Amino acid sequence: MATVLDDIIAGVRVDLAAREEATPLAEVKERAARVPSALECVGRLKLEDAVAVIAEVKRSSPSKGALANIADPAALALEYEHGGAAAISVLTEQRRFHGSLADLDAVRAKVDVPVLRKDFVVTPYQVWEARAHGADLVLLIVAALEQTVLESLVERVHSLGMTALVEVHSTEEVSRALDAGARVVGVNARDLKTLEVDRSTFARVAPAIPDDVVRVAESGVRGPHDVVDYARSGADVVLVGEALVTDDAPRDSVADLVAAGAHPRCGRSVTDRAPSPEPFL
Ligand SMILES: O=P(O)(O)OC[C@@H](O)[C@@H](O)c1c[nH]c2ccccc12
Repeated sequence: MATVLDDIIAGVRVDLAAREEATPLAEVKERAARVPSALECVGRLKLEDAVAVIAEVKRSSPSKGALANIADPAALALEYEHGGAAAISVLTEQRRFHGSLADLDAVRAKVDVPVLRKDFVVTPYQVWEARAHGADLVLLIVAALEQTVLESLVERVHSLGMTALVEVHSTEEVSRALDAGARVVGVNARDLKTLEVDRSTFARVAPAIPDDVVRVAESGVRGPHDVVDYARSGADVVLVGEALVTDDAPRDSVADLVAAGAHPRCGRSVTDRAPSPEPFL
């Protein structure tokens, strides 16, 4: 039976074919050669004593429908940056998330921190596009890709100077991500096949990710307490969308998440999970 992920990818492939028709790869490559080099991301995401926050520009989602009417994605991204976000994620998938490459362009033009192209990337063309539109990071979803394709896409992302954020849901997928050369692994609490959110996924899967790899906890963060929980389970980074786009004061909310992740008693270790006796939420 086709999963939600299969349906999304079928739509992505139709839209991709139209873009490939309109803009040949050679043209995308020319544009990629003209944009500034990608920013180094691993060092900005793996901090000594704090959890980095990736804040997402997300208009809509298949699970919740319309989330926010984001008239000016660049202005929102700037608020995120001023709140202390280490990077900005921009959804570029059109059909289900109502994102676009224009959103990526707008955000790129406005912020100085790394920008992630968040989409369902299945071909090298999309990786070149990401670079041509100024992305520093590219999401690759293990569940959506055959191993050989995953490997070649990770290689393409890295060869263009960008960093792959390789998304997993299980320890088996962590092995595939590492085999493919991932240096940044995201554990998505939302299963893209069922859209169910299970915040305990990260704590289960993170111990399989080695220390020299950046561990990103994706989805389901409602506020500072979830950052603390993810941090205690070993997260280096949290990726937050819905809670920020539905907030009246996104800059302050990012700052609150950053502050929660900067607390020394967060105890960011996959082995040391002793609960802190003092609440600091
Ligand atoms: O809105 P949330 O629950 O904070 O989640 C953000 C992000 O993790 C989510 O948008 C996401 C994670 N992986 C994805 C893959 C494709 C599209 C979207 C996503």
